[in-house]
Amino acid sequence: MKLSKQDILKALETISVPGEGQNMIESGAVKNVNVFGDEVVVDITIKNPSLQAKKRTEVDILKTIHDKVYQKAKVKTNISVEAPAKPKTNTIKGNPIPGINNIIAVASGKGGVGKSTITANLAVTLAKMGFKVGVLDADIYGPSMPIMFDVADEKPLAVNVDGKSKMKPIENYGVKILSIGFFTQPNQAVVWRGPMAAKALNQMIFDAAWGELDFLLLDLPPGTGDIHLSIMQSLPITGAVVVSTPQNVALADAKKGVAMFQQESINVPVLGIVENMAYFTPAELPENKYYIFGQEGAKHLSEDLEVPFLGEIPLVQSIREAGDAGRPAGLQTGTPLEEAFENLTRNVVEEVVRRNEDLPPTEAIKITTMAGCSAVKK
Ligand SMILES: Nc1ncnc2c1ncn2[C@@H]1O[C@H](COP(=O)(O)OP(=O)(O)OP(=O)(O)O)[C@@H](O)[C@H]1O
Repeated sequence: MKLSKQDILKALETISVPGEGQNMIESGAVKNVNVFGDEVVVDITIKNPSLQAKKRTEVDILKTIHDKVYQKAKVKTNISVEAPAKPKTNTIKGNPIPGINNIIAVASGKGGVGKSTITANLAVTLAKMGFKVGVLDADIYGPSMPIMFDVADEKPLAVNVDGKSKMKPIENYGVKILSIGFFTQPNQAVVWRGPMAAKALNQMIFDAAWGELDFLLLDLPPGTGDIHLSIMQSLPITGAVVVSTPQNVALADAKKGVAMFQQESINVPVLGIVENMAYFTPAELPENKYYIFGQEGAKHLSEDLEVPFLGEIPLVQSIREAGDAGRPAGLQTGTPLEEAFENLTRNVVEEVVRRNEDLPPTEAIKITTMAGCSAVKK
């Protein structure tokens, strides 16, 4: 039987090299394919030098060609390893993603401190400032972006981009959104392991039609587990924002969160800490501040850890109501809340600019536009 090279290439487009996001044709890993009758020779270059990665690559190629093209094909795989140079501090991991300039992970050590609320409000405020923004809701334990953006009933459609079928993010308030919640049933318990979550997220990044983005905000699950490791090692994250309340139990977990980003195997720059629910202000007494979770705890933590303090957001009923109603409070105009979210967002952008300046030019991820952000002091 004579096999067609085209069929082999098509089959190989359905698999990726272990640990690399894009499929092995698109990523350029497959260097050459030769077909002689029923014999196929695949030349491939991988980055992971481990024996296990080589074996997996070989088996995946063999199995895919057998399953998708011809059961009895004789397949030979020539694997060479091109290990990337040892990363310097502050380098970006994972494959750069064409069109996406900065990926910012929003994390919290403790659950329920308002990480998703801060992500949603950062996103709408960045969009108001003129940036192109996307949100990727990676909170596998409780994806909340569909509700916070009032798009819970939507399902992403497939679109054709350069001959490939890609997922089209849902858009609202000028923000493009993909969420793990769009693909699970609301009342279905999904048990995710780290590599599974990383794979799903990789798909939502690499197989989605995000277009050009200045910022992609990644709403991480709470905590500091294996799932975070998998996600962060597979994506080129520019920097992380850690959210905490001023309360001691939250601060202890936020400290672990910062340590997680700074550990050698992750090494994602921490852009800073946000203090959420910094104080309570009743709507009828806007001048009164009640420090119900303690005062300036997150601010002091950022000083202790020598990471920037990005800003404080009060605990107010309208933030909760806005989140539940699917219209983030940052969309308000002319209110103290709008100002608080603008201050926070400006500080985040400033830290991204500063962080990108620290990188060698080839690795630096640049902001493409500072539209609407004239107050950024740079
Ligand atoms: N500053 C705030 N003022 C009032 N309510 C807030 C504020 N921040 C968050 N909330 C409310 O607190 C609850 C938890 O917030 P959110 O879901 O953003 O937290 P989270 O840290 O993302 O939680 P999870 O751990 O489930 O991911 C929500 O009901 C939200 O509306």
